Amino acid sequence: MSSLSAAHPLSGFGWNDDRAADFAPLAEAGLTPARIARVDRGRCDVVVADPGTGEVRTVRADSRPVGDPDVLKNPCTGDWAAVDLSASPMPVVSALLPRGTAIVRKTSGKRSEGQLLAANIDTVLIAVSLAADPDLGRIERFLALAWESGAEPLVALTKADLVDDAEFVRADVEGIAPGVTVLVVSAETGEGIDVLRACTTGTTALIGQSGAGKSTLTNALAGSEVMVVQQVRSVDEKGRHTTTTRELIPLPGGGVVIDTPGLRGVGLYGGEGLAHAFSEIEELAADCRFDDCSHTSEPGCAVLAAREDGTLPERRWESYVKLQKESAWIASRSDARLRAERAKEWKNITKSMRGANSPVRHR
Ligand SMILES: Nc1nc2c(ncn2[C@@H]2O[C@H](COP(=O)(O)OP(=O)(O)OP(=O)(O)O)[C@@H](O)[C@H]2O)c(=O)[nH]1
Ligand SMILES: [Zn+2]
Repeated sequence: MSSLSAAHPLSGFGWNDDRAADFAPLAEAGLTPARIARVDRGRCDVVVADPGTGEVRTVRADSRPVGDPDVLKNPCTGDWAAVDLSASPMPVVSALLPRGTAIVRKTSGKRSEGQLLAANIDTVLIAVSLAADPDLGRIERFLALAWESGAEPLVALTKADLVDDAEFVRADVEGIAPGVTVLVVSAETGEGIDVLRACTTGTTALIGQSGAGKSTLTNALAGSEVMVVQQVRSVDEKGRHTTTTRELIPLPGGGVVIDTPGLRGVGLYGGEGLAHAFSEIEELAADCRFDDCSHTSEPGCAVLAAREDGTLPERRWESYVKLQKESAWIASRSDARLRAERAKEWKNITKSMRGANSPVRHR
């Protein structure tokens, strides 16, 4: 980060020279840069620096002007926006800056719609409690979701103070997380928190099951009680345990944390993330004799050979097949036309970004 961006009041929230360049034409139009902390039915809370005093504060703004029928284009926690602070009766979000990364999951239930969890994330921190036997299949799912977002996954095994053999579990999890750092931490004793802090210098989104210790970890990183940790399970009207806020929490040493609500299920949305999450299988498949090998009975199949000699554990293979089927199902159910349009649009955006460095103004 250059001295220029470091001096900006919002640099603690991830503002940098690239954002400033994207924003330049909007600044000329008298708009103020803001980072979206929370979105709530046509309104959102944004973090802005007061144009006069430079004081950073959260204001409520009308986000309907950037609303879009496509849920994935709607404003989301972590998005950068251009806000008209002088609008009456309340500030208005006039434009969104182009997104870098985004965490998208399939909504629960039978529908194949995507749900945006957070945008412009550098690190997806997957919290897994050591207090229960690790569910490797679930961690693989989270990893695929994380890779799919475009951000770097990181795993934190939490509540290390509650177990004796954390290293044993760490080895298991490392075995199913190729290319991913797996840390053992405890918010209670402080174990591993410094290392974690060093890994979370950009924007970090915390994901994990309810009760994995995400909010407690956020507090430990922030060094203060910024999140309300629920000691007692609170239950919404459908009987589910939820954390309803996903605010942006600035860390003392730089970096921002987004604490997402506990995820019971993570449906995969898209498939590229799977290839990353199971990279050793992709590598094996590259060695199969036939390019279109189905890894079921073909001679010279490197995947079958690895399953037979045990280098590829059966559980791992089955998990891969299951998640692949699931993501193929979603791909077939999702509106193919819509996806194609989106891809085209992103291409155009990238092109125009390269050409004029101009931000996208949402209709
Ligand atoms: N012993 C111990 N308990 C912890 C630790 N971290 C969290 N806990 C406890 O685990 C419980 C759940 O922690 P939370 O931080 O609320 O979990 P969460 O992942 O944010 O849960 P949701 O808000 O439902 O998504 C709380 O009772 C915490 O006190 C730890 O390092 N050690
Ligand atoms: Zn094969």
